[in-house]
Amino acid sequence: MSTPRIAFIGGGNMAASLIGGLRARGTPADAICASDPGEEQRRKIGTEHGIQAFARNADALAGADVVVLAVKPQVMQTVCRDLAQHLGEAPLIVSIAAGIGCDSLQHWLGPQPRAIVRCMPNTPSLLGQGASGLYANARVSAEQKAQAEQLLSAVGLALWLDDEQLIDAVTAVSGSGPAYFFLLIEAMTAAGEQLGLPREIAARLTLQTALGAARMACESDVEAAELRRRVTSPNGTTEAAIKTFQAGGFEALVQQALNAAAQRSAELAQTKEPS
Ligand SMILES: NC(=O)C1=CN([C@@H]2O[C@H](COP(=O)(O)OP(=O)(O)OC[C@H]3O[C@@H](n4cnc5c(N)ncnc54)[C@H](OP(=O)(O)O)[C@@H]3O)[C@@H](O)[C@H]2O)C=CC1
Ligand SMILES: O=C(O)[C@@H]1CCC=N1
Repeated sequence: MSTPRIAFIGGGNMAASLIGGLRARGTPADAICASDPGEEQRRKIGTEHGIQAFARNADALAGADVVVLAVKPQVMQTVCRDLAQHLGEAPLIVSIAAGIGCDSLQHWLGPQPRAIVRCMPNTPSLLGQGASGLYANARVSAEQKAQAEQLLSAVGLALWLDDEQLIDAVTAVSGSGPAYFFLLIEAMTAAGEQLGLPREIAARLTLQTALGAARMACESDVEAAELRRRVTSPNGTTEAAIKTFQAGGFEALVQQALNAAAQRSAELAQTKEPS
């Protein structure tokens, strides 16, 4: 498949992660451009990734095969209504916004039926270690589906879903997920320091442990629960820690947290434009 031309509308954190991941994996700079109203943001994304960055969204659309909507959900309606006047017939629309459904996007993009892929990526895409869930509306052709998959699989795992509502669950698990692991890293580093380790040593031990555990879980043919059991000596130190987590309701808390994220994703669908 030839390299599609990709226009990112919004050049913030998630766009930068996707663009960085694509560039690092060989997508040429002239196949990607972005638009963002922030001068500093345009300078940053332009110089870091060698791509053209425009102030006006309409200017990014010229020749685009794929238009990635990478703005906050709260401004999506305004952005789509503006884009509708400048979009050609053909481009595939890929939205990465949390909570905003294909029907809303179609409605805001005007009367012409649009091929829309709604996806939920995450920031480790920057390192080619992303995880994305994708959903295609009925207008998306097989070639466009392959284009969307090429875009997201270039930066990590890309899995199709056949039920759009499940994107809320994907958002809760993997879209927001990196932040949960960062929170655990922060907490373990602080606790190690509290126990007397120099901060840098606590941080390095925590990070290498997170990396090692993730790689073991990914590369092992046994489940995480079994890997955990292998660390947990009867009446030993790990058991003392795990019992403390469980007494504090760890699993229920994780479920509550993911429920809250999924619920918030569903609420964002109802988000009204700031007046
Ligand atoms: N961050 C993440 O981990 C993930 C984010 N997402 C989704 O990605 C989207 C972007 O999130 P994120 O990158 O974190 O947000 P950011 O705020 O970092 O990026 C959004 C960018 O869009 C710019 N912008 C604002 N208005 C417009 C406009 N009218 N036209 C073009 N660009 C505009 C913003 O500029 P300014 O700051 O000046 O307003 C900002 O630079 C969201 O919808 C979010 O739900 C999905 C998965 C993961
Ligand atoms: O927090 C958010 O709303 C976005 C969506 C998933 C990750 N960040």
